[in-house]
Amino acid sequence: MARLKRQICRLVLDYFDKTYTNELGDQWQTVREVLTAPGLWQYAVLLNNFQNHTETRKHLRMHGYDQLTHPTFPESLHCYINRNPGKFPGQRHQKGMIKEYYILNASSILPVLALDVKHGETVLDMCAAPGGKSIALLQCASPGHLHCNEPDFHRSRWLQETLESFVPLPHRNVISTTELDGRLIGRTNANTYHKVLVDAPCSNDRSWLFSSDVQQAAERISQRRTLPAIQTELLR
Ligand SMILES: C[S@@+](CC[C@H](N)C(=O)[O-])C[C@H]1O[C@@H](n2cnc3c(N)ncnc32)[C@H](O)[C@@H]1O
Repeated sequence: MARLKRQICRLVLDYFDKTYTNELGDQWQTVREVLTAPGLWQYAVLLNNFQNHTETRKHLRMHGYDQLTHPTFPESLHCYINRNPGKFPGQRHQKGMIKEYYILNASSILPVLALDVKHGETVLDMCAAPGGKSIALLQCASPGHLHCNEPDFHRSRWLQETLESFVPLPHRNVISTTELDGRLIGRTNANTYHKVLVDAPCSNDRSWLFSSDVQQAAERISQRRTLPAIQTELLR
């Protein structure tokens, strides 16, 4: 516990205390308790249908994970959650190896389900890195073409790595990647896609609360103010 406390960036926490006390009032204390204790966060495990996951399923059940089910879920979507906090160990990226599962927040599946991609459709994932929703989408259906876009250089590399880790080469033929500003795609590629997923850049509070670089944290606080405008422009 003491180790976790050391990792919290004081500057960011002070900023949250001020901003969210204004926005959430008394509820902020409850949110704060969870936000500052990563041990309480819940993660889901999304199985990758491009790889055999029989053993992983056994492990998940042994560790108290249950499959999320709903009449509207595609049968091909296998996502497991555990009612107890904790994180199933992730798999390291190894060139040429296809991973069996992706760790994510279960709520990340919701926009993908709402998109309801059908086999053969042309889909744009406009803000795609690190690629969790692209991977989830590929578990639900086989799009005719999936265009994954991510303008940030480093995050775009991360996206490439994710795609390489989860999608075997022959299936990657239907995926293309670009590093464009999503705000421009609508102008050049109007009427190209059946469906567009816009997972717009957000404040990402959980990750940068633990930032070890105070200067970068201060920059993020100031960048935060520009987010609503960018989010609106991406949706136009
Ligand atoms: C919330 S994250 C996306 C997470 C991703 N969809 C996933 O599920 O793994 C938002 C992404 O939008 C990217 N982004 C920021 N500005 C953008 C822009 N103008 N156009 C497109 N993407 C942008 C960020 O670099 C970031 O990677």
